[in-house]
Amino acid sequence: MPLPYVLLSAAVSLDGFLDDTGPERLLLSGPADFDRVDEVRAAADAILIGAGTIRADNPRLLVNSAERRAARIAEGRPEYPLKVAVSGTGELDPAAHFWHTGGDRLLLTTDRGAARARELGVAADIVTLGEELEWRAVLEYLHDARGVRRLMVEGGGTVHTQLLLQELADEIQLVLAPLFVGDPAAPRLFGPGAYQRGRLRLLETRRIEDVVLMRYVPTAPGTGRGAANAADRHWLALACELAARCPPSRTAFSVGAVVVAADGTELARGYSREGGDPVVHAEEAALAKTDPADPRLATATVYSSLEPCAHRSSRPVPCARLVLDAGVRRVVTAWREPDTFVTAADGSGVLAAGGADVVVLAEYAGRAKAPNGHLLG
Ligand SMILES: NC(=O)C1=CN([C@@H]2O[C@H](COP(=O)(O)OP(=O)(O)OC[C@H]3O[C@@H](n4cnc5c(N)ncnc54)[C@H](OP(=O)(O)O)[C@@H]3O)[C@@H](O)[C@H]2O)C=CC1
Ligand SMILES: Nc1c(N[C@@H]2O[C@H](COP(=O)(O)O)[C@@H](O)[C@H]2O)[nH]c(=O)[nH]c1=O
Repeated sequence: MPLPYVLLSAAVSLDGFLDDTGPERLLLSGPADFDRVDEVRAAADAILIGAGTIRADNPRLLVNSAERRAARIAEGRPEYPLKVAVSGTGELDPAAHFWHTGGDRLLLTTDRGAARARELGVAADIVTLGEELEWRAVLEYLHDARGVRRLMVEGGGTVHTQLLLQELADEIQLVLAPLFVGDPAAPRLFGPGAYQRGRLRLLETRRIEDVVLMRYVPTAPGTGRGAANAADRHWLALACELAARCPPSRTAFSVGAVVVAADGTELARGYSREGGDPVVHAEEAALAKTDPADPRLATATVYSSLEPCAHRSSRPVPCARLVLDAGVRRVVTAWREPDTFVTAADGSGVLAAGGADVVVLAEYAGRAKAPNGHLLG
């Protein structure tokens, strides 16, 4: 199921707090950083916050720049991004600014919360997602029913923690502010939990007056059987980019592949016909760069823009078998092999029979096919 690109945005003190316990919102960002936040909002289809932030901050969550709003309109988008609040209880102040400013407002809640919010007269489109609020259901609803492709999440800590723990965050934009809160009762950005193993990847640092913006992306492959996480989407997109680098051929597919350890370390990458070998396949090229004795292969994931091959004439061992022989037991791919060169090739079937988990993210099929258009008729 395609999901929106989920960007978590927050500012923290040097001792890791999102706010203090006083009645006013703590300003961690400075003017220039708030303007950057405004720009990030303007680029989003929707901005989401938890009910706790509405209660604590009474935010408006607007795009404040008239130029940015005008640019949105000129692009055929609504003047303001959709504002989304999540609440289980529906215990919300109907007079809060959130419900009376900006463009469309949506409350995503439970059956019980919807009844309570309606009783209170909350001025929003109130949508229940059942007895419990599941984050994957929230994101699927926003993508499918509301057309949200880019979602900015502006807290608070409870919401950020859940999205990160459930591996649904594609990016963290974190601002570190040079002040201390020092009050253990103040809210923290991330609470305790079983986070992804390994290190996140740093995309960018930027000095903005006296604060520093850090942009991180999760890298650790998913672990749930048949399910993908945000890092899986990132790595598969990279495999599709590698496919576009293949020397063109009229007699073979262009495919990219990446081998990634469970902690998010890239072990190897490859693409079809790499290095002047006219018949080498992407998975074969990537696996050849790994050490067969590397214990990380047993828990690694292979990302391949096209499913690993099940039959080949150019080499004795097909790629699905090479993957299994390497000890890898998880493959994420964008596209099942069509009958162009081999009828009913079923690399996924070979992998599954060998005990591997195969995840097909069909939303990347367009990118995987793009360098192969001339072969598809
Ligand atoms: N510095 C910064 O960048 C930011 C700071 N903040 C600060 O964060 C603090 C608020 O954070 P926090 O208290 O963690 O609140 P949150 O904004 O994360 O909201 C938590 C609430 O959201 C609802 N919710 C979240 N997940 C679920 C779920 N899975 N199912 C049902 N309901 C859910 C619940 O609402 P309900 O209780 O109605 O059921 C829950 O109490 C404030 O002090 C604010 O100033 C906030 C944003 C950014
Ligand atoms: N305090 C704080 C943030 N707080 C976020 O900004 C929201 C309020 O936005 P607005 O309605 O435009 O005033 C607030 O509810 C919370 O989500 N964000 C930041 O980038 N830096 C900060 O220092």
